[in-house]
Amino acid sequence: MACPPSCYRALELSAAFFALPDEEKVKVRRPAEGSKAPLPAGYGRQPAHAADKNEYLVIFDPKLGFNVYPAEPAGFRETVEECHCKLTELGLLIQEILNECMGLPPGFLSDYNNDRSFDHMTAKRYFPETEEEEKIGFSEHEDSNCITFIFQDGVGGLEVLKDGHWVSAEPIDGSIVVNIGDVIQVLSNGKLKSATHRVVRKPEHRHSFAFFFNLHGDKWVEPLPEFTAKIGEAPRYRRFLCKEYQRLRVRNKTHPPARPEDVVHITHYAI
Ligand SMILES: O=C(O)CCC(=O)C(=O)O
Ligand SMILES: [Fe+2]
Repeated sequence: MACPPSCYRALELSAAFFALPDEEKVKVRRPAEGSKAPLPAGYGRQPAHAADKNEYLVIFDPKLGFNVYPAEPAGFRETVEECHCKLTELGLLIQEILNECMGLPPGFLSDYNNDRSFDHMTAKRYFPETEEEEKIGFSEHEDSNCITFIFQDGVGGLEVLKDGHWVSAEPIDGSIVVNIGDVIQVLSNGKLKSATHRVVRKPEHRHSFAFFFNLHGDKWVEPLPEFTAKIGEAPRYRRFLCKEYQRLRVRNKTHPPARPEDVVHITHYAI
């Protein structure tokens, strides 16, 4: 998928932002409490004890008024807003294509997923690998949303699990990686798979953007009749409220469970 020029510019500008001193970066943060945003907007960094070694900037639909922007580098806000707008259009287009591929009634997904306030984009910078630590930049996971777009600089490190092996998603200039998320996996009763992916660290800093095309938190998610009753198959997941699952997924990061089997994945709802 071709990447809009504003997105490449946004990637370059995010690298300039992440290169600023920490005391400048920490000013760019708005807590979720007291705001209607589903997550804190702006700058964040994985805690020192976390396995993941990256820092990030969370950006919502500019129309919602949740965002905080750095004063530097110049042009950051305009570029990132345009990038968000282009990726929203792309999300709507891919959703239409998916609707057809899934054999759903015309317009089903666009009616069901008709609110853009839980979509968000993260700019990320991964720290270079070290001798002492594990090389993980972002541990293995599936995205909890509908569709994700990723674009990255030339450093590399994104990997996708295929037939039990990690395959590198090599950076291709001007391209976007498109991943299916857990919501589509559940709607399709497991017919479409949410991609298992991770980021390994490299000798240099790595920069990427991920755009999460997401359902509103108040939506219920369950296997659709086209993939169950209409074809005589039993549902493989019980229904859940989207924000409840997202809350559990955020908790995995903020309060990492001691035992790996207690980390919540979509299998939490498997029947
Ligand atoms: O940085 C990347 O390439 C991927 C990030 C990712 O998987 C995520 O934010 O969910
Ligand atoms: Fe991801």
